[in-house]
Amino acid sequence: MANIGVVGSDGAMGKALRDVIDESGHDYSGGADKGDDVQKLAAVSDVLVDFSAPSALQTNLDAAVKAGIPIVIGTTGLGEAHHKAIDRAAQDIAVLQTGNTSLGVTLLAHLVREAAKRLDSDWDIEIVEMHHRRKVDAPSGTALLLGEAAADGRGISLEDNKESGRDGNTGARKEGTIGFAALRGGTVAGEHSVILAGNEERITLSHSAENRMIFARGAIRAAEWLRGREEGRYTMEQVLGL
Ligand SMILES: NC(=O)C1=CN([C@@H]2O[C@H](COP(=O)(O)OP(=O)(O)OC[C@H]3O[C@@H](n4cnc5c(N)ncnc54)[C@H](OP(=O)(O)O)[C@@H]3O)[C@@H](O)[C@H]2O)C=CC1
Ligand SMILES: O=C(O)C1=N[C@H](C(=O)O)C[C@H](O)C1
Repeated sequence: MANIGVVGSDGAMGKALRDVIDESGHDYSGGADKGDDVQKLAAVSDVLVDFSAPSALQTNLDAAVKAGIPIVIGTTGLGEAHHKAIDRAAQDIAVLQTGNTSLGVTLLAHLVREAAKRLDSDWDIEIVEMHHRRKVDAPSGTALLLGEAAADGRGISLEDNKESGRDGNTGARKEGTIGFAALRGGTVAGEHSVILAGNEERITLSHSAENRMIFARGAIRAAEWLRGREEGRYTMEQVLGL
């Protein structure tokens, strides 16, 4: 059993995490939100789980490093500087960062990588996502991780081949690019489709999140798995043994 501290505890994910911690038999060591002292929380926790905001990331990493405990980062909207900060922290502690902690999306990413590996670059790859009206970042962290999986399967860099926010006279689609489209509205927990569009045929690989409990359960499973691991940066695929 572990003492699990949650950053972003009053948010939608924070509430789902507290429910899952209760049902799992672990102890909830406390929560932190804007203005709270994360170091105090880390000092009484065996592991931190962070679903808050990119602006909180460095503070959360510093607190975990100082306490010498692992951290699961589910926060999305992270940029290059955030990823470098995660890499630095992973030299001292075990860190797992992912845009989606669910079993279904982790498996979907695996399938997307395999499909992209086997299909030539004249199969266009487009990723469509829809989320609730409160979501502040686009494309979603999941869409980006699926894009990374597709790029990895193709042996290309996503950064150099990403197309998002098409509008106006865009010109014809450039072969080999990976396109993103983001829809926002209502209370949708998370819908993702990866469309592989070939000549006269199309494959669609999709995932639908029916509620946030799937993310919370995956995050707690990751927290359990990280406990006692040596320093390093880990993935959900490793947690699930895929
Ligand atoms: N990886 C995954 O599987 C998933 C990732 N997410 C991601 O998790 C994050 C949170 O999502 P969600 O719960 O819906 O968002 P909410 O807006 O409902 O909750 C965010 C929480 O974080 C708090 N917060 C904001 N800034 C800070 C800060 N600087 N320090 C500490 N706490 C802070 C907020 O407090 P306040 O209200 O006071 O600002 C709020 O309690 C998002 O980035 C989202 O994309 C969500 C679902 C699944
Ligand atoms: O903000 C959300 O709600 C979600 N965020 C993650 C993302 O950006 O992909 C995961 C999930 O889709 C829900």
